[in-house]
Amino acid sequence: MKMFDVVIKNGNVVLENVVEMVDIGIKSGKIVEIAKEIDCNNAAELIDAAGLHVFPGLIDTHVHFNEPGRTEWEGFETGSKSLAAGGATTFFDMPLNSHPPTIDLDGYEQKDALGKQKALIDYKLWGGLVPQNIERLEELHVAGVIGFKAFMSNSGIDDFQAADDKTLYAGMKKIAALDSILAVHAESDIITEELGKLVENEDGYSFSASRPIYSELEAVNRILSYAEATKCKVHIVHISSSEVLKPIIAAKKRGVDVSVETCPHYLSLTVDDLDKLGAVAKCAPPLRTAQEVEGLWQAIKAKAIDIIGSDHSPSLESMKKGKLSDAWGGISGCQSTLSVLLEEGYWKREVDLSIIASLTSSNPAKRFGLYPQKGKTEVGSDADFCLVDLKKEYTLKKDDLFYRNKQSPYIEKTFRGKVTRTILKGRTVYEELV
Ligand SMILES: NC(=O)NC(NC(N)=O)C(=O)[O-]
Ligand SMILES: [Zn+2]
Ligand SMILES: [Zn+2]
Repeated sequence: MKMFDVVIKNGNVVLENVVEMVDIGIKSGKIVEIAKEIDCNNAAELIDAAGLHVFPGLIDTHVHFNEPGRTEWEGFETGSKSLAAGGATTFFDMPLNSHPPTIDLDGYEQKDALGKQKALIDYKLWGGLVPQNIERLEELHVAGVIGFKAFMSNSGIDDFQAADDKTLYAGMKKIAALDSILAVHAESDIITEELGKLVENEDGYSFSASRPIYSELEAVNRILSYAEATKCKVHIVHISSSEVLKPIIAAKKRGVDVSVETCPHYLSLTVDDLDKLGAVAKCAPPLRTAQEVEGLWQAIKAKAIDIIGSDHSPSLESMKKGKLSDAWGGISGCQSTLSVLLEEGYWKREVDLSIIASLTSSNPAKRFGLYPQKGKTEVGSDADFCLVDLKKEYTLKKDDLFYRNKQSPYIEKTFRGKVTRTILKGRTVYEELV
């Protein structure tokens, strides 16, 4: 019997504050030794990571895999394979776009049965907070949801209604009592609805202007007030602008328990890209200006953003054709998260690798109670890693994507930094074909 099932040798390991060349010994899915030199005669499998960086496996807090009910849009198998190819070892699936939505125990159990069967990596499910399901929150919590998600504006899906103020407030009291957390899509329903009616042109600028930053600000301010009043933990998903951070930072200072997420597309694409690429780059909140992109990167350097999630929200290709106003709002991107962050952050803006890893691994694990089992490279933690060739330059091709519907705003874009292998609890779940 060997001492280790796997030893990862000679890699540059991205730790919480430094990058160090150390070997990692793995046994029964856990990290059992981290040392300058581990004797590989003691290992059943040797992974030579010379010249590569060893990142903690990504925890993608925000994906929509649509199963059951809309599996033709994505699904646990294709979605998790795409994630694994992008270096992720854990994901949290959103409660909407699948049918039934995850708003009661029955919905949870239907989805979880499929996830257990098909997901190639670890996962948790979000529950939903919608009008009339307050009585269902406890059963969802007991079943094991990672938290609850509410929309403050129209979700685009009829079976997942936006939460009105009364629902939000009552839901937050209940979620606080359960010691869980509420994730919110924070855009003003009335502003987006009314401005949406006035849009006359089908260009990207008009769409973006119809969902302005102040509409995000209005919703964020409101949810922060409710969080302060109810003591409910809040996670604000997919902010598109650093303007929105100002009230969040102020609330944090007052002791409000709030965290904030942005997405790779807000860090790499602009309203000009939306205008050029069309519906494939349509999302809500929409893409903004190049200055807003820079503002978000500054915030990342200042550690004012907690988490980066992909908000992979796929659809059929037919739903991304035709008029921009009618097209599906949601970007497919979960396979590209780390490449986008390495190209745009590490290479172009000198963002530390440790900061990138904190946004994709340790912070999500800490915020959602998985730390230090997940998100930390230390003895006793799960052996979840991805190996990255930082200097490997590649141009993303449609056929590289494992999505059920191979669409992405990143196709034909060139990145430096490629995941070559992903390891979940010591087991290789993805390996690049060379
Ligand atoms: N129904 C959705 O999947 N919506 C998603 N769509 C986006 N962001 O465009 C989201 O997270 O709000
Ligand atoms: Zn959203
Ligand atoms: Zn989403």
